[in-house]
Amino acid sequence: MPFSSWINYIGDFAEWVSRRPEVRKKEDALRFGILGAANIAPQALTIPARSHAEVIVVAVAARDKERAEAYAKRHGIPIVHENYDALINDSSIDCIYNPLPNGLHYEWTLKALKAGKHVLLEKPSVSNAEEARSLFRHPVLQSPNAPVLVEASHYRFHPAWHVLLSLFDSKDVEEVDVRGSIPAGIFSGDDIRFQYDLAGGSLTDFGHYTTSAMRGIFQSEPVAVMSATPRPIYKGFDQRCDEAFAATYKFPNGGVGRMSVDLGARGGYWFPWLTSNWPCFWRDMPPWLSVRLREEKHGRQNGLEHFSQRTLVLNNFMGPHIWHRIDIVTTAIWRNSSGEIVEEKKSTKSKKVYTWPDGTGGENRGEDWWSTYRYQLEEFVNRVKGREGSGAWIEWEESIKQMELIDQTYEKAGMLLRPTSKVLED
Ligand SMILES: NC(=O)C1=CN([C@@H]2O[C@H](COP(=O)(O)OP(=O)(O)OC[C@H]3O[C@@H](n4cnc5c(N)ncnc54)[C@H](OP(=O)(O)O)[C@@H]3O)[C@@H](O)[C@H]2O)C=CC1
Ligand SMILES: O=C1OC[C@@H](O)[C@H](O)[C@H]1O
Repeated sequence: MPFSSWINYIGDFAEWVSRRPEVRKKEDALRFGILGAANIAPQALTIPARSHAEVIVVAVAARDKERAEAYAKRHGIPIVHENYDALINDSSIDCIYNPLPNGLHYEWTLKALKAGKHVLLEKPSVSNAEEARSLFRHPVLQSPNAPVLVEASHYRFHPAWHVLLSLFDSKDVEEVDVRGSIPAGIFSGDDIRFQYDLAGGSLTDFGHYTTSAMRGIFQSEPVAVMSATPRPIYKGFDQRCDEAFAATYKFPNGGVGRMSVDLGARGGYWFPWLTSNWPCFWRDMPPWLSVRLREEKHGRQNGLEHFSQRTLVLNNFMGPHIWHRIDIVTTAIWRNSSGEIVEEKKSTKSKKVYTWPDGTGGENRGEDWWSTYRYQLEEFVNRVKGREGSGAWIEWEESIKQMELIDQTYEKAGMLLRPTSKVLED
């Protein structure tokens, strides 16, 4: 079993330790089917579903039926279908969760939508911008009763993200830095993340979060990719795939965004001649972001010009339910008439946000133990049921822009765009 498969057990362990009983399901609960016996599905769907009265995970299909049966048994899923098509065509299913490899997102999401199913689609939504425009502007989504489709960029549904955004005005953002990494050895070189034909690459994978967070903070699209530096997966594996990526962007307000991801972090210890190949467990872990705001001028004080500048840091922006902290660092600055800094005073306030603050989040404020995935499921169900919900959502045009940025970044690096599905529709 690859190390990454252990993710299956982490959530189950947490549920067991916290002794959280499954809620009683409502008569009109939505029935979900899962495409593939994917590692992420327990975290992203089956565990959050236990506490949702309007969600029942009823079916799964895998390429190999025995594998699907073992998975169904482990996760308490009653129906196992022969194949993906049979799952999608099961008329008793309302919603499909699509955690297939990136390169198969387009094809199977479109099939599911055409079968009238609502789709919760794993990130990145598809392989490239061409697929994104085709999918999210497809006629199947234009009818008044069109199914719900959303890209499962789960961190965007957690209240911590929204509270962070409420602390500044995007036009004042001067610099954003977003970083994340995973120690070497967690994903093998032949993981779906490093298969070009499946739209693998650190930029489509972890880079989805870092680029989308950067865009979300600027609330706009970059005017230029200033630099794009990939590190290919190590020799012996698909050299068209990046294991790590760093890039910088210029935004319309003049601000600069930087991001870096590494799916195989190594080194950083003493005696590098011996240790530089060892997995690194702390660099940019957990993933973090910082937002530097422009200085504000406050007028003269004691013959000096008084300014202030704020920097906001969200530690663990991707998994705030596990732990997170928003630091608000304010620097008071006094300058003389030549602009030199005469005095500086720093102060830091910190915040943690696990449920929607008063006056936000709609009817349900959530629970402090809800994961990003649980908040995401709440909104998905709200949309399907026609309820307003918290307002946290990812619009289709937003998912298109996200893929456009990924394409532009690969182009800047001189790399191939991730391949377009053979079944692309105009
Ligand atoms: N939201 C989040 O936090 C996370 C999201 N993800 C996203 O979820 C998706 C799946 O990731 P993950 O669960 O880690 O991946 P897995 O490899 O565990 O699952 C992918 C599934 O795709 C199926 N599959 C179909 N065709 C292929 C193929 N040609 N090669 C390999 N697998 C195939 C396999 O299904 P079968 O069982 O039928 O053999 C497998 O179960 C990705 O898009 C990834 O970006 C991943 C991790 C975290
Ligand atoms: O949440 C995540 O963390 C690790 C990544 O490789 C994965 O695909 C991503 O979605």
